[in-house]
This record gives sequence, C-alpha cells and structure tokens, in this order.
Amino acid sequence: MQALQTQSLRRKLVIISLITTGLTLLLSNLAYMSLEYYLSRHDAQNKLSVLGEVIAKRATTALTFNDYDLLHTNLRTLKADKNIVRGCIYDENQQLAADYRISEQETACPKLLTHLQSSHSNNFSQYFVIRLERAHIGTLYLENSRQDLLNRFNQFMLFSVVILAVAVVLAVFLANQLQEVVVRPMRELSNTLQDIMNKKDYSIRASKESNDELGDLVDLFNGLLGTVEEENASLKTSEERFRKLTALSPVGIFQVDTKQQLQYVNQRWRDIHGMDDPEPSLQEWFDQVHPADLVMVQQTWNRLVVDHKSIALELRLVRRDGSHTWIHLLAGTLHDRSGELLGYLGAISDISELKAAQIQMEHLAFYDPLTGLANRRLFKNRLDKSIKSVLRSGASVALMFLDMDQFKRINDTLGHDAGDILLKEVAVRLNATVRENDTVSRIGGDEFTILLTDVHQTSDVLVVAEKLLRTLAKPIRIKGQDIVTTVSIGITLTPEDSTDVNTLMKNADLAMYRAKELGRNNYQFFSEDMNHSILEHLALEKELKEAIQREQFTLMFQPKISLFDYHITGVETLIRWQHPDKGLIPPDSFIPVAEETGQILEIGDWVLEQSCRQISSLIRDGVLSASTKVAVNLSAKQFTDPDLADRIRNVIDISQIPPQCLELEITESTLMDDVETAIHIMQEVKKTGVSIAIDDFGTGYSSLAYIKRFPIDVLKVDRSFVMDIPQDQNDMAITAAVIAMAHKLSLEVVAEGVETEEQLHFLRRNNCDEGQGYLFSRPLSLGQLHQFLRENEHKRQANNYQI
Ligand SMILES: Nc1nc2c(ncn2[C@@H]2O[C@H](COP(=O)(O)O[C@H]3[C@@H](O)[C@H](n4cnc5c(=O)[nH]c(N)nc54)O[C@@H]3COP(=O)(O)O)[C@@H](O)[C@H]2O)c(=O)[nH]1
Repeated sequence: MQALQTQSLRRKLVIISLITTGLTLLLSNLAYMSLEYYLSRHDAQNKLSVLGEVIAKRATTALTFNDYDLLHTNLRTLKADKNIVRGCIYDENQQLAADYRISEQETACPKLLTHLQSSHSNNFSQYFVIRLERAHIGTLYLENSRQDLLNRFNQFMLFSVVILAVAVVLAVFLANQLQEVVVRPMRELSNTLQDIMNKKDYSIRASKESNDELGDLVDLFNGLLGTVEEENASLKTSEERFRKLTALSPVGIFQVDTKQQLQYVNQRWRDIHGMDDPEPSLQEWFDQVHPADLVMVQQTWNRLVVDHKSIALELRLVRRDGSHTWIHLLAGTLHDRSGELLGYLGAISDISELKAAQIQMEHLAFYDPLTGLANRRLFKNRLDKSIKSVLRSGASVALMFLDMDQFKRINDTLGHDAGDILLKEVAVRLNATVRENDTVSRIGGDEFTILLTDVHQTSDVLVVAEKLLRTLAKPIRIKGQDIVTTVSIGITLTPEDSTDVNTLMKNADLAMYRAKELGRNNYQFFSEDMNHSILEHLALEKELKEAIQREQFTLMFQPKISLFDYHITGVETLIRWQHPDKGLIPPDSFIPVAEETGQILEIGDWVLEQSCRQISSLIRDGVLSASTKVAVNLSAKQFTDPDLADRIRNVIDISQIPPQCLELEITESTLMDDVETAIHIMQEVKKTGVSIAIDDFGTGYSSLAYIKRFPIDVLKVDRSFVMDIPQDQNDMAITAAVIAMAHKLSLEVVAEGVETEEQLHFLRRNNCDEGQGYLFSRPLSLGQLHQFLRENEHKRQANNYQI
C-alpha cells in the first residue's frame, strides 16, 4: 500500500483493477474447483459402494459353495468400469478366493487379506463384508483410481488460467479506459491551474466535459476561480488605492519586515528625511535620529519589536543638509490573516512647524516676552521643585522679591518704550549677578523674583542682595539720560519661613513692602512681626477701599493768619476718616497706606474737589474774601501723576473757584526725590493758575540752588523748628534765616505749628508773613470755621484782636 501511494493515479487504477479482477477470479475458480472435486469424488465413492454391495451379494452363494469360477465371473463384471483398477474376494479365513485387475500393470491381490494395501496412493478403496444370513463368510475389496478425477481437475485448472489471463487483459484495458475518463479531466484541471499560476491570469476557466462528479468538481473549481478573481480584483483596487493614497499622502509611510529591513517607504517619507536612496535602510534611519533622542527612540522601537506594542513618539531628525526636523512617529505590528507577524507599519508626519509653535507657546506660557526671563508660573514651578529638593537634602533656598523704586515715574515721564528698555536692562543685570542655577523671573510690571538655590547660610543671601543693590544702582543710559534706578528687596527662606510656594511668595512680598517702608533701595528678611504689621496694612487697604466707595471721609479746615494784621489769608484742608467703628481716624494713620496702594489718587481727587467746593461756597456766601486761599495737601504719588494738571483744571471748572484761590502744598521731600522732574511738573501745574507751597520746609535737605529754580509761591517752615522757640537758639536762627532767604526769593513764608505768644512775637519780629497753629485755631469743621471766621472778623473790625 505504501508503494502504491507514490504511483501515478493511472497506475494506481490499473494495479487496483488487476488485483481486484485477479483475486476475484482466483478465489471463485478455487471455490468452484474444490466443489467440483468434492462432488466427483463423492459420486465415484457412491458408485463404488453400490457396485461393491451388488458384487458382495452375488458372491454370497459362490463363496458358500466354494464356486471360484463364479466368483471370478462376478469380479469380471468390474471391467465395465474403467476406474476400478482392482477387485479382491477373501473367504472367511481371509484367504484369497478370487481376484480381478484391470491390467497386468496393476498389483495383484495378495493371498491374505491382512497383506492387502492400496496399489497407488492416488487411488481410493473400499471393503465390503460378504454375509450369509448374519454370518461373516468373506470380504470384498474394491480399489478405484482417481486419475479420472485428476484429469478433470487439470482441465478445469487450465481453463481457469485462460479465463484469468483474459480477465487481466480485460482489466488492464478497462483500467486504462477508466483512467481516461477520470484522470484526464483532473489533468486538465491541473493544467488549467498551472496555466493560471504561470500567467497570473485568474480569468482562465477549466472546461467542463461531463455532468458527473468531475463536472461538479470543475464547476466548483471555476467557482473558486471566480471568487479568487474577484478577490484579486478587489485586492488590486485596494492596492491601487493604497498606492495612490501613499503617493499623495502628506504623511510619510514606511514598512519594516521582521528582519528589521525597510521594505517600503513612500515619497513623502523620503521628502521628510531628505533621502534619495532607492532602498534606504533602517540603520540609515536610526543614523538620522538626533543624538539627544536616540536612546529614547531605540527604547521605544524595542517596545514595538519585542513587546509588539504600538508606539507613538516625537523625535528630531538631523537631515543630510544638517537641518533639524521634528517628526511624530506612529507604528504598529503587521500580521497576516492567520496572525503571523509580517513586520511593522508606521507613519511619520513633519511637526516642525507645530513644534516651533508649541515651543513658542510654551515660551509664552513660561517666559516673560519682554525680558525673556521666567514668568510667574515657571518661577513658582521651580520654587516648588526646589522646596521638595531642599526637604530631601537639608539645604535652604532663598526667595527674593524685588520691586523697582520709582519705576512708574520713569515710565510716565520718559514713556513706555524707555520703561521697557529699563526693565530689560534690569533683567540682564539681575541674571548676570546670580549663578546659573538660580532663577530670575519677572512676575509682572516692575516686580522681579529670584530663586537662590543651594543656600548654606544666610550671609550667602545677604551677599547676593547687596551685590544686586550695587549692580542696579549703577546708572542706565536711556534716551540720552542717565537713569539711576534702585530696588527694594524682600527675602524669605525655605524651609525656615515656610515650605509652601504661595506663603513664600507672600512672605517675600511682605518683606519687600517693609524694605519700601524703610526708605527703599534696601533689603529686608521676612519675619513674623513683619507679617503681622503687613497684614494690618492689608486690612487697612481693604477698609480704605470701602471708605472710598462709601465716602467715609470728611474735611477739617485750619486757618492761616496774616501776622501783620491778623486777617485770615487762607485755610488748609485736612482730611479725616469717619470710620463707622473706630471713629475719627487722623490722616497719618491711613495716608501712607493710601499712598503705597495708589488709593491716594482717588482720595486726593475727593479732597481737592470737596475743598474747592466748600471754600467756594464760603466765598460766595461772603464769609471768606475772594482773595482767601484754600491750601490742599498733595502726596508724592498725586504730584507725580501725569494727569495732575488735568485733574486740577477739572476741579476748578466744577467748583467754579478762581484758580488763584487754590494753593497746593507739596512736601519738601516729595520735590527732592527727583528735582528735574519735580520742576517740570510744577511748571505744568503753575500753568493752571494755582499757587504752590513747599510744606514741612527744613526737613528735606533742600538745596538752596534748587529752591531758586522751583516755581513756587509759598514756603512753610516746618513745625519742628517753631515748636522749640524760644528755648532752642538754633531753631530760632534757622527759622529767621529761612524767612530771610524766602523773602530774598520773593516767597511768602508761613510758620507751621504756632502754639505760643513767644513764638508769634519771634515770627512777627522776623517778618514772617503768616502763621498757622493751635494759637490761632485747631483744625475746624465747616460749621466751626463759619463761626471762627465771623468772630475773627468782629475782633478785627473792633481793632481789639487778641490771640
Ligand atoms: N496728602 C494729604 N495729606 C494730608 C491731608 N490731610 C492731612 N494731611 C497730612 O496729614 C498729616 C497730619 O495731618 P493732621 O493730623 O491733620 O495734622 C495737621 C494739623 O492738625 C497739625 N497742626 C497744625 N497746627 C499745629 C500745632 O500748633 N501744633 C500741633 N501739634 N499740630 C498742629 O499739623 C498738620 C498739618 O501739617 P502740614 O500739612 O504740614 O501743614 C500732615 O502731614 C498733613 O499734611 C490730605 O488731604 N492729603
């Protein structure tokens, strides 16, 4: 059977036919021959039995009477049957009585029955008892030849062989015919298939020649070809679509096989890489990856190759021309239908522009566009990281909060572009002063923060702070002018002061406030006391905001008296805060805060407007003469407000007060901060028609050279010089000199804080023009002022003016 499997179908058919036919014939002939032999032998034995019985009966009488002739005659009847080759009759003594043999060649019957045996092995014999009545009187022996049977058998054998030979020939012929019927269509199918495979033409069909099972097979085969053709067509369409898509795709497509060879790349892929190689390799691709991204790319690629996980990554390529391209790469595994891994398919897109925009956006999100410094967000981020790091390392980090002194004034007077130049220069200087690991940021306006990392002792921070003050104090040349700018610095330390970012920022801010309060251009470390007082400050600021909204302020008026004839020359308006819970709050308690927060501008507007309104009504009512002046205090912030002149004009318009009735009191220290600017502002203010008085004169180290240039009208001698008259000779000398000097400059002189007769006499003796103080009157409400003015006028008219 094994050998059969390697044979052609045609041979198999022939062999199977031959074996089947041969075996069938052989078995049937054998069966038939056996049956025939058995029946013939049975017939011969029957015949021999019948013949033996007849001869034995006939021999009874002859043997009884010892008639041997009759016995021989009896036996000679056996001649009629050619197959009986011997016949022997024995008497009761087993002595041969008569015998017969068909020819002399046959063995003669032995004398004694006991010596009798078959003369030929092919013969068969039979014994018959010869009886008389019941007595055994003799024995008949007959021997029959089988030759006849064998002859018949041989003839049959010969016939069977002939039949078998004919059958085999017939079987071979039929098998050949059968193979033509079965194998030929199959061979045609096979040829058709071979043809299709050679030509790759799935439109070829096998021809159907019969309507049997083979015809069905051809139908099925053609049906299968139809399906294959359809699938092939759709595969071709989809391949064509894929080819077009990849050719037109704005995305670079690539395929890598399991041996890590680049199998396919589209044109866009080449364009992105700037590669012209007809067959670029994966190694060439890896060579193009930016060295800084290489490890990350290899690790990610291994994840795809080893773990078969899809990957997505952004990386830089260094193109052949040296330019950098940012790409986004997506890749995944590619399997066939059975799930077998074919390789990896991926897409890349050029995200350089996107990345540039992203980097720009990130820069905008984390950096100050003007100075390029870190912005508040990035600074807080780094501060947070530093806090975590110092908590681990045990070192310290210092946070500095810097606010430029007088930046607004520079911005307002020289313009915003000058302000920008100044900020940029400050940024450069700050950066140059600290170490590379430290972070400098601009968190808004003129506020900067610095993060000093790795601080081991407070003195380190101190050194940096002093260096910063020195560096920034050097003049900066802007628009042809040397600008000197200073900063106030607040410092807090982590983890000592706090480990919370927002608290640290607040601490440093508070410390910076304190530095400002202490006269600017200095640094202050944060402390809990400071925190407390600044919290109060903040609370006050909040309450002030409400006070402005609800107009909780009121004005007091303090008269100024002519020291020649004691008539009222003017009134100084002094603000009070009518607090709903705390009662009347004096200006010293809230004006500095309002000044710092800028709320003073709103409050100052209100004071100006109310002062002019109320005094103008007094003038209209005839209570005050039209030459009486109303003096309003201006804080430094109000004075440097670029809209000051407009505000004044506006108030004059609203209140209808003559401009010459309004006097602005500006402290000496305000003017001395920046003399040139102060002169410029005063000149602008003077254009409105109002007069200007220098308040608190003598406390601000004024240079006489400057005073000469100031366009002022009045000089108010500070109360501190007047109060010790006549006890303090120095004060008396200074006061006298100031009065004389002012008169030389054609300025009127007002002495503040006149409380005693001695002071009054001294001032009169030294020709001081006017006086103001408790000796004449304390600050009065509007009603009280009304009464005071009436009483004063009565006294004057009665010429009995007595203080
Ligand atoms: N920017 C503004 N500043 C204002 C305004 N109103 C007041 N102020 C300034 O507040 C400071 C304190 O003012 P006040 O508590 O009103 O004190 C004034 C007088 O009450 C006080 N004075 C006057 N005479 C005497 C005296 O004989 N003895 C004595 N002990 N004190 C006296 O002096 C203050 C007025 O001083 P001056 O302004 O220098 O003339 C004060 O600096 C005010 O300027 C405001 O609306 N805006």
